[in-house]
Amino acid sequence: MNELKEPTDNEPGTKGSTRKIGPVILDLNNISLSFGGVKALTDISFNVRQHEIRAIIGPNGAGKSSMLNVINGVYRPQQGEIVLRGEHRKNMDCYSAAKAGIARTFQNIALFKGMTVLDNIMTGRNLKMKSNFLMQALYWGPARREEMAHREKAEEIIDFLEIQAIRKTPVGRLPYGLQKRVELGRALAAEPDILLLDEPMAGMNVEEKQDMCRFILDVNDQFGTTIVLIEHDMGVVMDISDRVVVLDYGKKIGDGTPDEVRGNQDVINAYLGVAH
Ligand SMILES: Nc1ncnc2c1ncn2[C@@H]1O[C@H](COP(=O)(O)OP(=O)(O)OP(=O)(O)O)[C@@H](O)[C@H]1O
Repeated sequence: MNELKEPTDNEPGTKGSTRKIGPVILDLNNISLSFGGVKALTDISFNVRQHEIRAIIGPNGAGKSSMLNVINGVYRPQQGEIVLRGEHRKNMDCYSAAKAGIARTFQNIALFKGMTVLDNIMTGRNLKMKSNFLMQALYWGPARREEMAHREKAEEIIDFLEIQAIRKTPVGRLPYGLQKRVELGRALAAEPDILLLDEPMAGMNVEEKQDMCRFILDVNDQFGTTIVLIEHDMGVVMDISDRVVVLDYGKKIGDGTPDEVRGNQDVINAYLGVAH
């Protein structure tokens, strides 16, 4: 795991790795977002490079989830711009974000609890489905072939995440750690280029965290997926991230490699407490 993460002189996170961190694909410029009198984000700028694992950290209420919501179009910032693969926008909308290959998991699991693991993962294929409702209802030629192709993809993801044994189990019956893994599976079903993970390890025990870390690294390594992740477990963040941006009260107080952030006095004062 560590072999993958040591930075080179000029590229974050590529030394000794087969991974190649690419150019900037997502640029957040001077983003400000308020809810009434509450300033959730103030003049935040940072970028995300292709294939990197980029963490967003900070205390509760720092604005981390709001930032992900700006990236995938749930929230519209009052100021700033989002540059995705060179295309400038004042804000995103959810449909454009999904079409542009951005997928997301949530802090609180957002799965259909009564549906099986397989069916939940299939819902992640929705945007890729071409056949219309009538064709699907009649299960007519192309719709049938299409469903089989989507099903195959869902099964691939199930194999990848090692959840074959529970593929027919209703999600609500699964322990929390496995539900989080299914949620990752549903996001992967969209075959995203950029995956936004909101506290993927929250509430997990040590073993579940290790598994989730391995899957995140494998997704990044094998599929080349760029990952933007919010996480409170500093051991995990420092271990798997190429670069880390630190928010506090909606402002950016640090940005750099894990080592740079660990040594940043503002970050230590506001969040880390002691130098790790
Ligand atoms: N929809 C909303 N309406 C009003 N205020 C909001 C909304 N979303 C976020 N906020 C406020 O914006 C600020 C930042 O919240 P946000 O959830 O982004 O922080 P966070 O860093 O993700 O926190 P946590 O680690 O606790 O999840 C908080 O003061 C929060 O109350």
